[in-house]
Amino acid sequence: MESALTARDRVGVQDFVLLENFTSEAAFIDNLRKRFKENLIYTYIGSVLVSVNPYKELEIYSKQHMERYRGVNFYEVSPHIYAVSDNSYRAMRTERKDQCILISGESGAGKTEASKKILQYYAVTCPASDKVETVKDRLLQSNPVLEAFGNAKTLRNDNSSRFGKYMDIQFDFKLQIVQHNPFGAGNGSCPPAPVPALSQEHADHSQCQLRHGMHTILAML
Ligand SMILES: Nc1ncnc2c1ncn2[C@@H]1O[C@H](COP(=O)(O)OP(=O)(O)OP(=O)(O)O)[C@@H](O)[C@H]1O
Repeated sequence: MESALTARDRVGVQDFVLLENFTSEAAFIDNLRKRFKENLIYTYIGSVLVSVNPYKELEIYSKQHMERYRGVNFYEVSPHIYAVSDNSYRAMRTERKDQCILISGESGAGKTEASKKILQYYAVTCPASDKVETVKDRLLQSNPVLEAFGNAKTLRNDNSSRFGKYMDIQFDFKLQIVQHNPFGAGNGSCPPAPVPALSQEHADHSQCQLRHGMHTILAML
């Protein structure tokens, strides 16, 4: 069942529930550290994914990696944000129920990057018609706009989100993406957190990103 796992994937334990000394914080950190040294930034606690920010580009987000996780059981492959994404998609399909992925962590932990990886995974792996391709493009291109106006450079993170983020992806009966609401706007379930009046830090950040953002706005029109 675990044939897709290589020896490297097995550094430490890939699920903290398998940790012998599971009540020890030191053992928990030690396992994270061992795996991190091998660039294994993901570890499970059951169905929860623990992620450590590598602060460098890792070769683990290619289309080939996405294919590796598509339709595959959670524990057959090494822990990954794609496994969580795929599992939610399949749960939606089989249980016919809305699914929710909650991402939490301190500033700079990698929440925004993780949410982008999830969107990219759905954009690449979900079935699509021409119309759906347009929605997928919008799904990926809305981020720079949001970040230009809602992010700012802080001591902890050069690209820190200064607002709560709620993303709502809707699928049709063919399980194709039909709509993406970055703030959950329109369904009334989670109104966007108010963004404070534009401060100098926001203004500087917005100017830096505006050129890219304008390009995106134009592409979305
Ligand atoms: N998986 C990853 N691979 C490579 N770099 C990453 C990854 N996740 C995060 N980073 C790096 O860490 C930086 C901070 O991550 P991110 O903006 O996602 O944090 P955050 O948790 O959303 O922070 P905040 O709460 O301040 O908005 C990113 O700009 C990127 O450089």
